[in-house]
Amino acid sequence: MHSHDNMISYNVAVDKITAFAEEVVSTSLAIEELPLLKALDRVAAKDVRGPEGPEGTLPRWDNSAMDGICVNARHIASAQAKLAAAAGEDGESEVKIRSLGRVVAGDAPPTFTPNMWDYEDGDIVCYEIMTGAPVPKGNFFDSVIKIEDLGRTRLVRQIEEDVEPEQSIFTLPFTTHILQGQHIRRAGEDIPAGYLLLSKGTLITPGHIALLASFGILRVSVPRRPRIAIITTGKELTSTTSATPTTSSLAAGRIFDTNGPYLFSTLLSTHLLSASDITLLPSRNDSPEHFEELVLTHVLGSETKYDVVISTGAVSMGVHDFVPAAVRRLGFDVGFHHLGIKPGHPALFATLPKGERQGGVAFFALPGNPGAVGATERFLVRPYLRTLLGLPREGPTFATLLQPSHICKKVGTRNWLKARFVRSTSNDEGLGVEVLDKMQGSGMMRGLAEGDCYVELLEGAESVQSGQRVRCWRFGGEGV
Ligand SMILES: Nc1nc2c(c(=O)[nH]1)N[C@H]1C(S)=C(S)[C@@H](COP(=O)(O)OP(=O)(O)OC[C@H]3O[C@@H](n4cnc5c(N)ncnc54)[C@H](O)[C@@H]3O)O[C@H]1N2
Ligand code: MOO
Repeated sequence: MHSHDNMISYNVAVDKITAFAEEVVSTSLAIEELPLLKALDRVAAKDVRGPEGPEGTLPRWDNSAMDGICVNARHIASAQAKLAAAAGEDGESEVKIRSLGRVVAGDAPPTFTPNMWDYEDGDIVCYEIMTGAPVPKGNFFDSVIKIEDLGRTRLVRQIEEDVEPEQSIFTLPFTTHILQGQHIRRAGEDIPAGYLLLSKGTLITPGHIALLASFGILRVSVPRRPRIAIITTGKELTSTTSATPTTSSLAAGRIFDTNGPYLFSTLLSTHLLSASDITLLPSRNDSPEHFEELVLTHVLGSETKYDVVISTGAVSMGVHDFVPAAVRRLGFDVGFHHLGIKPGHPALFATLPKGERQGGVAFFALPGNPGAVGATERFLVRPYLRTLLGLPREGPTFATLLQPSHICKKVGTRNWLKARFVRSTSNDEGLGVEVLDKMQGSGMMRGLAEGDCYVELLEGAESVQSGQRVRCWRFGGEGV
């Protein structure tokens, strides 16, 4: 009887995987500089801070949040108080405010200081100001009144042939209270100087791109994306990548290759790679020689620097399960083969040490069952890719198990069950999860299409009941 006495736990396996990725990062994974518009979904290779000093604040300068006029709130208040005291005597109920000019977004701020005019005459002045326009310098104007709260008289004075810039007198009811500082966006209120705009190991989002653009930071350093070669094995397979065969064209005993298309697209769905980083190698027949030749020519001997090889099938105990021996013959060191997980326990991880041919290559030989491919890509390959890119380790999402009422498992293995999140208002968590009944077989695929996450049952658990909080992992990963 065969046994897997040397079977390791999932945590030990992931430690081996991430340790190798960290070694590759420190020795050979290149950093590239990209234009900002190409940086979406890439990972920051370095911390990026805004400039020190006023250049590094957002907004750069005090500016108006509204279309209106900027005024000195204290002067307005005292003019309103005088009117209030005299109310009813001459029917005057509005403060008159004389415009000194207009400032719109894009203008340099004019300078205005109190000694430039004579307040003693009761002359209240303002600048017309549009949204985003800088507040005039001189610390005099401190508040903005929206245009819809004002009355207005336009004065156009004819001086000889020329028409002077339009002048306006605005009126404000004495009852309208002006709060000092209202409708002014202060310099630095959004982002202070020297702020950490993007930290190393962050997946770059549209929000980060906007922040960097706001400081004119137009290039970003990111790790080069890993390149991946996929090889599916099995003489039963009919390729699904070239022609468009129909089911009736399958010879007896043959099936279509689903692992290749699944792996290709699931890797793409993480947003960590682009299609050009992933190659589905053409597998013509099912011999160890052909398999070795494929890896030798297309991966190790190729101009393209592949960082990861993923194979499926031929890794278990069957008569055709040649992958473990072939991987060793190719010069890889086997880190583990068989681990305490379900599905996917026959999985193998091997590495080509740096210095050997291309060096730093990781080999994931995944089992052939489509369900096992799903789980092992998600829980073995994915942590490797994330570490290579400098992303932090993911954490589970917790949800309340809604169905089934009871799940039993073997103690000592970690299980992943295909499941579906259910947004429910009936539990405090707000997020429920249903394990997909009758879709758990490792040879089954329907759960990969109808589910969106795995429910994870840890080694020590013997059973779980509905109503318990369980660990869940989205198929696509964090934020996807
Ligand atoms: N005696 C034992 N038998 C098996 C064991 C074991 O421990 N002892 N483990 C079982 C488990 S668990 C799995 S998983 C599979 C893994 O086997 P292999 O990795 O050797 O995979 P294959 O035998 O090549 O294929 C398994 C299954 O998957 C289908 N398949 C393979 N490739 C594809 C593909 N590209 N697209 C679609 N379907 C594919 C294949 O036809 C088989 O049905 O071994 C168990 N057996
Ligand atoms: O481990 Mo296999 O992958 O359960 O079917």
